[in-house]
Amino acid sequence: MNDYTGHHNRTITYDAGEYVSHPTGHALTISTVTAEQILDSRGNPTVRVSLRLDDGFEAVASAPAGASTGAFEAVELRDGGSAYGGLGVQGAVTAVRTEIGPLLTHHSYNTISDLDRALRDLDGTPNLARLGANAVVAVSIAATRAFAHRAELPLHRWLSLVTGSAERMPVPHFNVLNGGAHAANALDFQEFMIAPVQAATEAEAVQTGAEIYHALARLIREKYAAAGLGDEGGFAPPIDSAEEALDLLVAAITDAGYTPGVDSIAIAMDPAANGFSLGGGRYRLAGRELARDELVDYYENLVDSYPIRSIEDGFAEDDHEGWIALSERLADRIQLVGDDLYVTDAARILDGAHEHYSTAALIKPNQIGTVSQTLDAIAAARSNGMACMVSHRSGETEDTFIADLAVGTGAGQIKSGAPARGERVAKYNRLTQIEAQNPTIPYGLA
Ligand SMILES: C=C(OP(=O)(O)O)C(=O)O
Ligand SMILES: [Mg+2]
Repeated sequence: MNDYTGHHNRTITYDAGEYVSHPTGHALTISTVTAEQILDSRGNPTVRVSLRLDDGFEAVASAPAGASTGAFEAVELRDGGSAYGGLGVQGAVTAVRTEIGPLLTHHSYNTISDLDRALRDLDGTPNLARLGANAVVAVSIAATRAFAHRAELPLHRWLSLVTGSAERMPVPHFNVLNGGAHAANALDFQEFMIAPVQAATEAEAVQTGAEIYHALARLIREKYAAAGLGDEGGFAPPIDSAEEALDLLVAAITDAGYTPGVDSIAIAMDPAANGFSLGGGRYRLAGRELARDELVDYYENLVDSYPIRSIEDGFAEDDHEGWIALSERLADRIQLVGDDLYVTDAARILDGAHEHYSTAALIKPNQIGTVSQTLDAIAAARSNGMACMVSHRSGETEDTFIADLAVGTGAGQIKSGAPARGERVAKYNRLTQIEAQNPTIPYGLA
């Protein structure tokens, strides 16, 4: 049982897991911890960690990085003190080598919760600011891989076992049009995604996503002289309205021979409203200032006109009134997902469930900093009837942990960017590999 004091200062109790993989435990003995600075998909430095076990197994993981980060996220350690901007992570690497390494090699751990608690205690701050959430999340993910190895299970199966979840192949949400903080165009909304909810298998969903992506490429080439790419591999044509983006998606879905629809090829959006919030419940979209109710009306209009199944961060992280107004209007029609609102924090998700902010939570391990707290966030959402969508960050590496996380926890939904670019397709390719090796795991929304 864990106690959380939410930001309304109400203490909520709920069952958080200890995530034990075996009745007698699979104690983890780590003999060597190494770390180095590598580059992420934006060409920014990030942390890669390697844990060598006493049997010679090497568990490796690397940290992703957000661009449109929430104010309540665990914070990265960046040399020079900047949270983002291409600065080095030698401080975080040094923290792994000189502090986390000695801690992990001098103790053995029975559960990932034990190990994660030790990491948090060593850090000593509420948001992992001292050692860096980038250092800590890489260690925690590598340690999870090590526990799965010790239990002689594939990572997704181990995650399913320790969380008591039925495995599921998640519906991929391919972010094919980029705006906001992820692109140089004038589009206010950050992400426009296509989701093949009707596919029979993950492999079919991935192929469908790729076909629509190529159809969209052809359309954009015909229509615009030039179109860049956004950080997540989606196109960034010179458009400035959500309607233009949605029209392009519907045309691409149709051109590829599919049917746009919430039960076939659905659309999902992440407006990432922090990016166009003026504060105080006011927003600026395409040069026009909108009050809360006008923004709710605008979203409702889009939902009336396009096959949208999900809207993430429709309001800013601190605009609880906006979230409640949006939920009152649309929660029974579409999924409303909290990302910056919850930052993968079980306590915030519980607040959201009580206050009816949203119907789903986005799940990003590096927002909270450890795997066991990520699993707690999923448990908090689920035990309150909220859905979960597992997510990458806009800055990624070839690490595929989130694919196993989505399958093992049975989340039913994942977003990992466009079906193109190595760091994005690494996750989709891991999903199709898991499916090929485990053809009985069902595909689809949870
Ligand atoms: C993936 C996202 O972007 P970032 O990683 O930049 O926060 C998001 O906002 O959902
Ligand atoms: Mg988001």
